[in-house]
Amino acid sequence: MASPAPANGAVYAANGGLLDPLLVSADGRVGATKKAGHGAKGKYWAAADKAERRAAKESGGEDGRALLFRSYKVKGSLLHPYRVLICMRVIAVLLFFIWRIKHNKSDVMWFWTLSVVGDVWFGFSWLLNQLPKFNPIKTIPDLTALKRHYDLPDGTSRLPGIDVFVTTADPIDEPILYTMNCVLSILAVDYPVDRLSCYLSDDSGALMLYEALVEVGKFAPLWVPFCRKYSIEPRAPESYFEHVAPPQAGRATQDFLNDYRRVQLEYDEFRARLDKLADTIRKRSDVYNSMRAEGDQKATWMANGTQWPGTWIDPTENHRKGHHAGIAKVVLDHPSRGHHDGSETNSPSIGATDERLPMLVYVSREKNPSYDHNKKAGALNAQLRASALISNGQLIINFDCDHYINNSQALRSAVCFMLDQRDGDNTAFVQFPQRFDNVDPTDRYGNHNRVFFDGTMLALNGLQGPSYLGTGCMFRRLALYGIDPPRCRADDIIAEASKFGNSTLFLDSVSKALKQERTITPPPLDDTFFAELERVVSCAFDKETDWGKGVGYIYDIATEDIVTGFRIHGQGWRSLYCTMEHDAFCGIAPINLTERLHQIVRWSGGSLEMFFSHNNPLIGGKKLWLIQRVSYLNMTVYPVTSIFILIYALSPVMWLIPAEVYIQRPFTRYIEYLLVVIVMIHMIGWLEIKWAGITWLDYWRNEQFFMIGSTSAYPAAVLHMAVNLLTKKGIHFRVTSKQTAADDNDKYADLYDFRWVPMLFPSVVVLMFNVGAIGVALGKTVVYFGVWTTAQKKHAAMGLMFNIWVMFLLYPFALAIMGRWAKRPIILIVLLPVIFVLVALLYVALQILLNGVIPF
Ligand SMILES: O=c1ccn([C@@H]2O[C@H](COP(=O)(O)OP(=O)(O)O[C@H]3O[C@H](CO)[C@@H](O)[C@H](O)[C@H]3O)[C@@H](O)[C@H]2O)c(=O)[nH]1
Ligand SMILES: [Mn+2]
Repeated sequence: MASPAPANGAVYAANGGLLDPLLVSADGRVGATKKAGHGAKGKYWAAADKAERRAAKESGGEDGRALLFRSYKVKGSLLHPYRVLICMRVIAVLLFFIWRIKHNKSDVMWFWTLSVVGDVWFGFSWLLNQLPKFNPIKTIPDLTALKRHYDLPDGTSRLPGIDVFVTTADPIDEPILYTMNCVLSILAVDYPVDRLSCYLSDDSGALMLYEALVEVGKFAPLWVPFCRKYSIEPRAPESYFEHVAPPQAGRATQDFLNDYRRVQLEYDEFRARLDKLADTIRKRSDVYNSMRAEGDQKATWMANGTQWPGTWIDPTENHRKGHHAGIAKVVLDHPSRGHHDGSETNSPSIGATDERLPMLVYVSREKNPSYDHNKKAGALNAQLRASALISNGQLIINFDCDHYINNSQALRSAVCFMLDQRDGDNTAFVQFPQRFDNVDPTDRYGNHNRVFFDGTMLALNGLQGPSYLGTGCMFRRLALYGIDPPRCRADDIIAEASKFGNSTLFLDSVSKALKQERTITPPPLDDTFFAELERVVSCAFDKETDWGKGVGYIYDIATEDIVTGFRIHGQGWRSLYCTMEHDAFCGIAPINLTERLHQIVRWSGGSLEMFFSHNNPLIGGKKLWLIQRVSYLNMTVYPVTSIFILIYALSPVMWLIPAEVYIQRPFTRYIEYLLVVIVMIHMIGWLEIKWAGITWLDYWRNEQFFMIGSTSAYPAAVLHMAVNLLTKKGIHFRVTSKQTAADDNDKYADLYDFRWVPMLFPSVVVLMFNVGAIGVALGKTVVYFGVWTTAQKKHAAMGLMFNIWVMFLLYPFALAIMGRWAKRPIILIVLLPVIFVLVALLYVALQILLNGVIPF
């Protein structure tokens, strides 16, 4: 995912305090994150589709291509001042530049030049960030309309098939329990079971994951009907049992109470079985291995007494992570065939109207050290091919294994956009915002990224559409195949082996998809079929084809998401953003600073990689809309901004030098200009948070985190890129750790676990310089109080404002360094003044030593 490029005025001066004013939000509650105006009826939004609706009504509109979503635009009373302010700032910035060039007077001329270049870059990147936000549009699905048009009275449905992909790379780093909860939430989602299939891609080839799916196959026949019968939300059992208050006797019906207890008990047992899986497999394998001759390889054995083709507990050639055969196994067959591998339970049914389950398939692509596996993109492409052979769903939605479906209507919501009468057919994908449920209440490291998810993406929704963000995104299969949108598609497309790879079954599936032929029941799953299935997930399959280039998810980049979306937009497809009152999906974010910064390095590094590839937004994508192009340019160049921010943030070192040093003279006017352009950025931000429906806390966290990133992760990514350009080595995809620091009493223990890494060095230096500069400024006040003129005092005060501002932005970082001490942030508030005074005393003492006297 690409990170936001926030208003980068963050770095210059303005006022601010050392107490964390962010912790108290607008409504006075500590750490409150209220969702102001989030819904369709938010007070800043007005219907934008009245004319369309009227036209649809007049033309009859009931031919099945109904209007399935509503769109809203920002009300004029907010939008007009917003646009005026943006224009005013453009003028202010231009005047500022002109003034600086005219007054090229400075104590350090090279720094003056550098800072002018920096200012021009800030101005330019601000414009790149701001332009695409001129017309935000909110689109809300109309589920009732969808039901009316696509669910038939006889209980059947006309909805398109959906293939759901889940990717996991490791059963330990990515805890199985999360992954299985994700799968359970998919199986229980509200969608016709015969048109829904779930595929788990396991990049570790671990038997443990396959057997966990088999366990899911046993628990799901209880869980899914339970969800359906009582309209349970969310349908991931872990979150349901943890966050939803248990039913109270007396208020709930006896039936519900009984069923709840039974399901909860079964879930506990399911969890226990997952916990014991590693043990069970080891013990079983020991037994089988002991029956074999000495000297034989110690294999890992499946429950049916055959050797597991994937990785073994005792790794050997061909059976270790990164080197094993391709595997495809159907855990739950298609409901039309009625047979479910794992569901031979004797327990009585829950009694829901529909107790059938969707198809569930385990896929582990072949791995071989002599091939590049293209990380997540490679895994998704293998799933794309495997699913084409089995269910060939017209629509695809993919999830990271640490995300789950939080709203059972989510898939139907996305479908609303795909089937809508207006540009539905030309809509390639529907992206949802990412939400997280493990983030600390005050969101210290800006994990929620609300400015990006609720601001930037909503804005793009008014253009060609939001970018693809890696998870929680529904695609049209044909768009992923690199086929043009219907509005400019040739009639005679043939699925060629040179493009899609050499598999007749797969090529047939592409032709069928092109002709919109729908087969509800998958082909018979015999041995020849499985052989073909394993072939399409083999390492060699996509070599010398268009996979990873013009077909499927894009390779050779750390962030496959942005560039895949870019490729699709470039073909003239559009995309839409789906916001739901009750969040569609929910996931896990890294709340440990180091982990979070690693993620940021990957994102920003991927962005830069994209800039230096043939997918550069300036040249790529023929059918990209102009402003959409600007937005992609912004997404790929924003890390460069950090270099200038870092230089600015290090500049307080000048305050440490005894004499007065000014970057720009006349200094007062310079600071005034700065204040104006910075205050204007935040005024625009203030209007933005209103239409985005987020809080000041979200906004400032974003600014703070951009500053922290700019003194660590972003420069690291820029450096990385520079090295890459010279050495041609890509950025390593380091799977974000989902394991938390162990502390049963503290859910947020990870927040206080400070892990030192070299990229944090500049942040520490910046922090030290600023603390030092404030201390020295205090010392200078003592030493020069009687000597300085009023103007000098004013200048010193202005300079100090800058330091305090930097401190305010780095505040979360200062807390991070404190580790466990930061559990009481008050310590920092006491500690900082003490350090300031100490530095001041040191300065005064030095003056006395050097000059012998104090000049007052
Ligand atoms: O070789 C690999 C590496 C990763 N993954 C999967 O990729 C997903 C994302 O990995 P994670 O480490 O959780 O990345 P995040 O930093 O949390 O992911 C964000 O950023 C990624 C791009 O860098 C996007 O792909 C993700 O969707 C987005 O949530 C997970 O399901 C992994 O299992 C694989 O399947 N195979
Ligand atoms: Mn993740």
